[in-house]
Amino acid sequence: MTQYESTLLRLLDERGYIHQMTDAQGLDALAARTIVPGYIGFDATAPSLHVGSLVQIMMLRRLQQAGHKPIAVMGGGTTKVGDPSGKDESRKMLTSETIADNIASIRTIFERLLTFGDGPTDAVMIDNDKWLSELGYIELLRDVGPHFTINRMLAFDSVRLRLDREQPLTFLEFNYMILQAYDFRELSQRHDCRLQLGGSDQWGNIVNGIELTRRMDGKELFGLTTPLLTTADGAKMGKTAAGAVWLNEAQLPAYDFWQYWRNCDDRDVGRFLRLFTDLPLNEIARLEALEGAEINDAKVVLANEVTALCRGEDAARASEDTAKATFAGGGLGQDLPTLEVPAEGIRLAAACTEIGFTASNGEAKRKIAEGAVRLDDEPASDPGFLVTVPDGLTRKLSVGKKKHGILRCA
Ligand SMILES: Nc1ncnc2c1ncn2[C@@H]1O[C@H](COP(=O)(O)OP(=O)(O)OP(=O)(O)O)[C@@H](O)[C@H]1O
Ligand SMILES: N[C@@H](Cc1ccc(O)cc1)C(=O)O
Repeated sequence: MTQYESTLLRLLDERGYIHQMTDAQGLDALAARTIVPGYIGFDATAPSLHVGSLVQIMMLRRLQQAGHKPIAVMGGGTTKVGDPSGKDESRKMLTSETIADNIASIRTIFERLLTFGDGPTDAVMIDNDKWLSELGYIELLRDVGPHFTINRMLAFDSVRLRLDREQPLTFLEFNYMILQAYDFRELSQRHDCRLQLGGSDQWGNIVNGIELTRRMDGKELFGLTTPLLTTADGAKMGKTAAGAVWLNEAQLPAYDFWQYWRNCDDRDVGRFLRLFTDLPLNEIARLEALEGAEINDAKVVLANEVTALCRGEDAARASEDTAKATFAGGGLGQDLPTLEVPAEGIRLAAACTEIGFTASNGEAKRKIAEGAVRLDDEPASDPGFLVTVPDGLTRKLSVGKKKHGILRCA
């Protein structure tokens, strides 16, 4: 582990956030001597962010914990263009109304994890539509265009990978890196922002902003990226990947969110505790050293801590109680009937029958009408309701007081 002078880089390093930095020494010296305003941008392509972006939100939290200033940028402007970084296909066009609705819904998670206000280390939230929507095309081309060569733009991963695979990259998307570069410069002028953070897929966009600002203003900015959180099969965890683990309650109930952490792979426990909780490192070292059945205790701590941070203490406690009541006695999920649910889902009545709780769909419909059927402990009243289970998660199906089962993604 590298010896850093600043609390910021020590904290980010020991908790596993650092993948690449543009100038580690320069940033370390700056952060050791002064408050560094740092930003991360989030595009509003869905009504909720997901566990992949939680890495980034937690990094803004660490920035604040280390005495610096977090700037959360909502990509109201950039979402209209669509970042090709790390994506095989163009994004679907979203209307301004959808983007505004998504931003309103996304912002709630930041309010839980950051302290907002007017003080020097208080977090602020800014929508880049404020300046991007006001840009004139010719003016932008003349001001910024000369600082980008097509030769270099073609070499960035976000562009090159599409070209190499002969997948289309639209001219709209090709412009994205210029807009994100423009953001960094604008934030450096408006908020004295010196640092941009992001996932490793953002490296090219971040470097472009640093270079643009150096060329136009002679000012030095810094970039730092995190490793990307991947699914078991190595794919980037994101919104567009199947089985996204959403941060907002409306997209994923607290109990399912809790279960995701409780059911994580043994090998991920330590890494997740460092990234996603505030527990001290010595406590995490003790928890990750647990072996055999005891590692499950560490997973319950992980689930409780992350759920408390993202959904509140009450939600964490209620989820743990539900899990205990459902799976009392054996380990989670042991000895309970399980149904593998196909990716396209299964109707509620059919699920009751296929798992073996009702003899026919007719009986299932009667039970549902009587109010005896519950999904994740919530009464379910529509026999035609399409039950889906995100990859890696489980849902609970109950008929009456005694029949409980687990639904898993096939
Ligand atoms: N799996 C991940 N691990 C770490 N960081 C991630 C992950 N997924 C996204 N991020 C980061 O979160 C930030 C916000 O990403 P954003 O929500 O705008 O898009 P996205 O999740 O990458 O898009 P999509 O999931 O739709 O492909 C970026 O810095 C991005 O690099
Ligand atoms: N391009 C980022 C989001 C972003 C938007 C604007 C920025 O200035 C910075 C980052 C992403 O897709 O995840």
